[in-house]
Amino acid sequence: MKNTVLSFGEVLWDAFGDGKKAGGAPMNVARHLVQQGVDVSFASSVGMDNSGDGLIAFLKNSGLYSGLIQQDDEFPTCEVTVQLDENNTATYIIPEPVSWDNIELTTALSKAAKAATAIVFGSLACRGTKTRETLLNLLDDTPALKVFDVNLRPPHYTLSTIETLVARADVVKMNEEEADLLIGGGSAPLREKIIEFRSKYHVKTICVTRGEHGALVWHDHEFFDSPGCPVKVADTVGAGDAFLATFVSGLLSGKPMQQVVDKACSVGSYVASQRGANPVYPPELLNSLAYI
Ligand SMILES: OC[C@H]1O[C@](O)(CO)[C@@H](O)[C@@H]1O
Repeated sequence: MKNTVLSFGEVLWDAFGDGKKAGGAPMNVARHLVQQGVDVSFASSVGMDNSGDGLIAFLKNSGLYSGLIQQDDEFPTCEVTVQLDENNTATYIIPEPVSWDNIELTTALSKAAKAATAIVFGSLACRGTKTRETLLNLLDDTPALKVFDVNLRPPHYTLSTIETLVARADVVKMNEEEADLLIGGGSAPLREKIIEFRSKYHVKTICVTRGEHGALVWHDHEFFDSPGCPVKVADTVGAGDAFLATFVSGLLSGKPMQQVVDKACSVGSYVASQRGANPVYPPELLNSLAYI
């Protein structure tokens, strides 16, 4: 049977000093899955405003517009201010409340969740009760592989929400800083921290991304280490989302795990070398993804 991924959560405009780009981690993951030829649907909510119309146009162009995109008449579409430091590492100022804080549990959404092979979700859209409850309902009623992208966007999380989500996840992806925060362990080697995390939560797969130093993945009781591919960073926006999409796509199609991790790192690096979260893949990158 064909794999179908449901990506759930925020869609927004990332406002850089010189213009806006469509973003939101789960939307970025969905957009990368589309580029990689994976059957994906995306669930979110936009406001009834010009900004929301613009996002709908973007989603239509990207093959991501469906009955799972709600239009909220209460809250506005989200516009995030992206700030880049001297290394082009991004931090985000995210307004609240916005349309995707209000994602409703609809029949279409429940149906999509039940039919999905995998569901991808993150912590940001779960900052408020409404969307969090919707997601928890979906997760509690589907056999899909549950992929949690920790993706902390301070101050928009609480440890209790993160624990609730990790407890339902099969796959957890975080970066090194997030691992330090969630697992602690000070200067202990990353492998020890991952084992410690696994002793608390019965997830099947743990991915820790390390920026230009690649990623360390624990899967099926084995570690897979990828050294990464350093690039000149344009901005870090969406690099982790690209990693996750490539990882999920490789995992679902049963590719050899070491290659899956290497490819995920190379697509993440490509995205870091480009402006914004959703650059169109050059043919050589696309060809490199047709691996065995
Ligand atoms: O989703 C929150 C923020 O994180 C990103 O998805 C990047 O990972 C941005 O596009 C967005 O502003």
